[in-house]
Amino acid sequence: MSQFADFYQLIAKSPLSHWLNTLPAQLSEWEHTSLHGKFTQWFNAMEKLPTLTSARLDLLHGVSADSHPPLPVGQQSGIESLLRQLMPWCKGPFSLHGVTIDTEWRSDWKWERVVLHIAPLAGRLILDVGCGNGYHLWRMVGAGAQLAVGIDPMQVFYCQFTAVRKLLGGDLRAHLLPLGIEQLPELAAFDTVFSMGVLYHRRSPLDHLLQLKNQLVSGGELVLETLVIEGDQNQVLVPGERYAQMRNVYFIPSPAALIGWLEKCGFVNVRQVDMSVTNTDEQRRTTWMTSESLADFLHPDDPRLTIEGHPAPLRAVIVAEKP
Ligand SMILES: Nc1ncnc2c1ncn2[C@@H]1O[C@H](C[S@+](CC[C@H]([NH3+])C(=O)[O-])CC(=O)[O-])[C@@H](O)[C@H]1O
Repeated sequence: MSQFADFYQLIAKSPLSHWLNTLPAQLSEWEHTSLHGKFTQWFNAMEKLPTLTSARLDLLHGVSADSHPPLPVGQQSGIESLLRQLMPWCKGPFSLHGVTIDTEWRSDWKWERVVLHIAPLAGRLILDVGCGNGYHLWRMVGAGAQLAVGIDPMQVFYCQFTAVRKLLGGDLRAHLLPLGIEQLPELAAFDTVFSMGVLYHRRSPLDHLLQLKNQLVSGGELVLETLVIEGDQNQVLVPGERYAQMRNVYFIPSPAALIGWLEKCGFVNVRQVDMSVTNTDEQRRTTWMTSESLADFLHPDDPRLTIEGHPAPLRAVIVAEKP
């Protein structure tokens, strides 16, 4: 039986029911083609984790779960070593039955910058595009979402998400589907769509904005978080081969230029609600992500620049509505 059967059941009678025309074929293709190489190792580690019931579950202030009485130390270290087989852990942190996953990013800080400025999530149907391992999906559930669906094509993130889901208790209102945004039909069904940390990875940013709009109900809200540069409505950085060592960064607009793109795509009530410099407390190497991190990507003589000499990472949150 498909790993996604419970999701199909869940959406059968929801505004997402027409997704069932395309989704099962895409996911069964994914299930048939992905079980090889590293994915098999990740999948096996994830499968070995127990499904636990939590005596205390907190998705409002963080992502944490505890057992009562606490799990025996031996079981905690067994869980930790399975979770470490799913490294690198970029997004978090998580505190799961005595195991703290100290991730590369303080994704909770991003969430705090975002959640203050958006329509309350209680009762909403939510899509998180490029959700990584789903850290923010849990925070959406904590904020009262009816259902939070994340999409991300990276296999390891699917395994990390499922591992966390098992340790939180299994049956929650967050689901991660291993898909790219380009695989989604125009669902026009979500009350809120998040795209955080994705736009600069898209070769065609206006098409990305239109794809996001096509997922929203009329009156729905887009929450867009992305790298920006300082400048006026005519300024957009198109880095050369790399930006902060990443090869897949294409367009970094000024907030004013980005607002112009959103209005050109037909969004209304477009506003910038936050801007912040990413620092090396928010993104850093840890024992759960041991390769290079932000400190290695900044210019050794001037932290206002990347190692290539571009402006260092500055991120904005923009909120907009579909009319
Ligand atoms: N075609 C695609 N469709 C959907 N997702 C994609 C695609 N291509 C890549 N991704 C995914 O987009 C995510 C971007 S990270 C942001 C994570 C989270 N949102 C965060 O805000 O912390 C970037 C960052 O941390 O800077 C990755 O997980 C990719 O696999």
